[in-house]
Amino acid sequence: MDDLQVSCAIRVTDLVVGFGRQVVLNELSLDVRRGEILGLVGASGGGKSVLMRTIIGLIPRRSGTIEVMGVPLGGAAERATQEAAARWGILFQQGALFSSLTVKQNVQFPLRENLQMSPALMDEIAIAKLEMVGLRAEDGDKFPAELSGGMTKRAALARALALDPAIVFLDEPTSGLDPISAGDFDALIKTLQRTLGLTVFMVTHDLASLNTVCDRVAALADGKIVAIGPMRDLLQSEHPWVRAYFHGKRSQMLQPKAS
Ligand SMILES: Nc1ncnc2c1ncn2[C@@H]1O[C@H](COP(=O)(O)OP(=O)(O)OP(=O)(O)O)[C@@H](O)[C@H]1O
Repeated sequence: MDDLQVSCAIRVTDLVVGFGRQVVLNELSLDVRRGEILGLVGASGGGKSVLMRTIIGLIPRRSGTIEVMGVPLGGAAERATQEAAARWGILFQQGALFSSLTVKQNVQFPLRENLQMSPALMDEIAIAKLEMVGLRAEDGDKFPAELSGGMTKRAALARALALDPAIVFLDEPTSGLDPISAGDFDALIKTLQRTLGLTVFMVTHDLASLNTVCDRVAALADGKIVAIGPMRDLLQSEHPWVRAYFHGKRSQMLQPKAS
């Protein structure tokens, strides 16, 4: 394994994904470095969710390769190795908690599915994960319908962290939150990245998140990554879509992050 592979948490090469005659991702290549927070931006319907879902194996690819922690996925590689490499946590849009389960049971769901452990240990782990994301142990007994939007995102993040993943996928984690809650959630993600050494792949439209928590930002347009780098580099990009995105009216309050 060369140095580049070791430093890459996810390496996507020449990925083609489509539905019928529609090609959504067209020979897309992208490296996500270990331990970084990478933000992915792109037009609505441009293929951000499709990219994330293809990486985690929910959508088949037509061609191209995907490596996670240096292990090729979906190829001839041994299944157990792939599963180990693919131990990731996912926070889907809207949290996607099971409404008939309590928060604690939601957090314990991946543990039940993947590991054999005593109820007492599962309780201990669930409470530790809830506290890690800023919820109280008592919140664990609530049902999803009894949570605020911010609490729902935190509960979903606790579930994503249940199996101690090396990589976390976040699909628009701050959508629907007020700016203060969104800022708190961003700070939480940054803290978890630093303390747990997480690699974070984050689809977001939130310019403040891109500017404050992302180490690098990748822009998806025309089925490809057309720009990637720290936010200040994206702001300098000459690509027409990237310019329109970051220099449009709604972006005028955006200030580049000091280096
Ligand atoms: N399962 C599917 N079957 C057919 N077409 C699909 C499927 N999933 C996604 N698409 C199409 O792929 C394209 C990209 O969709 P995707 O959800 O990835 O966009 P997105 O960039 O995440 O958009 P948004 O920012 O609005 O969430 C769209 O044209 C969508 O209709």
